[in-house]
Amino acid sequence: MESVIVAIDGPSGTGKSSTSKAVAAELGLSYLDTGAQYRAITWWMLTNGIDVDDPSAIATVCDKPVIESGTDPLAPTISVDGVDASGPIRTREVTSRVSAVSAVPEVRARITELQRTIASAAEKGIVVEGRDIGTTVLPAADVKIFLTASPEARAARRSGELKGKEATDLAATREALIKRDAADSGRKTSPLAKADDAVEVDTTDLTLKQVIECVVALVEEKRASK
Ligand SMILES: Nc1ncnc2c1ncn2[C@@H]1O[C@H](COP(=O)(O)OP(=O)(O)O)[C@@H](O)[C@H]1O
Ligand SMILES: Nc1ccn([C@@H]2O[C@H](COP(=O)(O)OP(=O)(O)O)[C@@H](O)[C@H]2O)c(=O)n1
Repeated sequence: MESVIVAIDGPSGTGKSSTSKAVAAELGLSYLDTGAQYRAITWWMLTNGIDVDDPSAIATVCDKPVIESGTDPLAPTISVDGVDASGPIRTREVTSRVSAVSAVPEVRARITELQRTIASAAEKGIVVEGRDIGTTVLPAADVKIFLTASPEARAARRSGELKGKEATDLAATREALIKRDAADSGRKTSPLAKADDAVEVDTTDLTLKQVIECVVALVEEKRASK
């Protein structure tokens, strides 16, 4: 069977990661979480004392960290300079700083190149999730999906994941999420956007299972017509 490239974009909490992993596992494809790569480079900047409010400081050093992504959908990994970064990249500090780092054009150029290399190495194909996959990273993807959901649904899903000290109330989670969406959609270089030829799926009232089934059906339809 020919390889297939699936791009899944959308704002935070719309179900990109859970859907992409499940679809990739079901169809025997690789999986790439591009948000984890932007989080990883942000974590490296923070731990190395780089001022993340200074785009030129970020641009100067952004080629330094070695970022590696494991693409097995059942056990995805992310490491920086050989160190497992899967835990530290999910802290609130990284989450609140990642939009500033990911807006720097030099960072995007570097990470985009990495993403294209990973996608072209995936023999059977790959599901790549992010913000600009269908528009910029892989504009020739076979299937493009843009997931949406109401801010209320997204905030409820996200705050359900936070535990203990990091747990905030729903309103604070909603505010932080809306702020990040605005920064990601408003930046100059490859902002969060739906590609003209992407299929938009509003997941507000859908279960995760329904979203997975919908995407699997779209991919199978595309494969049948290839
Ligand atoms: N359709 C859905 N209905 C309810 N919960 C969902 C749905 N899709 C995802 N979730 C849950 O919402 C949370 C955020 O999903 P995730 O896949 O991480 O979103 P994203 O990658 O877009 O930020 C996860 O806890 C996930 O299990
Ligand atoms: N293709 C991508 C993916 C993520 N990002 C950036 O990385 C951040 C974290 O992405 P993520 O997918 O881990 O975020 P969540 O949806 O998991 O909260 C986003 O807020 C963007 O600033 C990006 O700019 N382009």
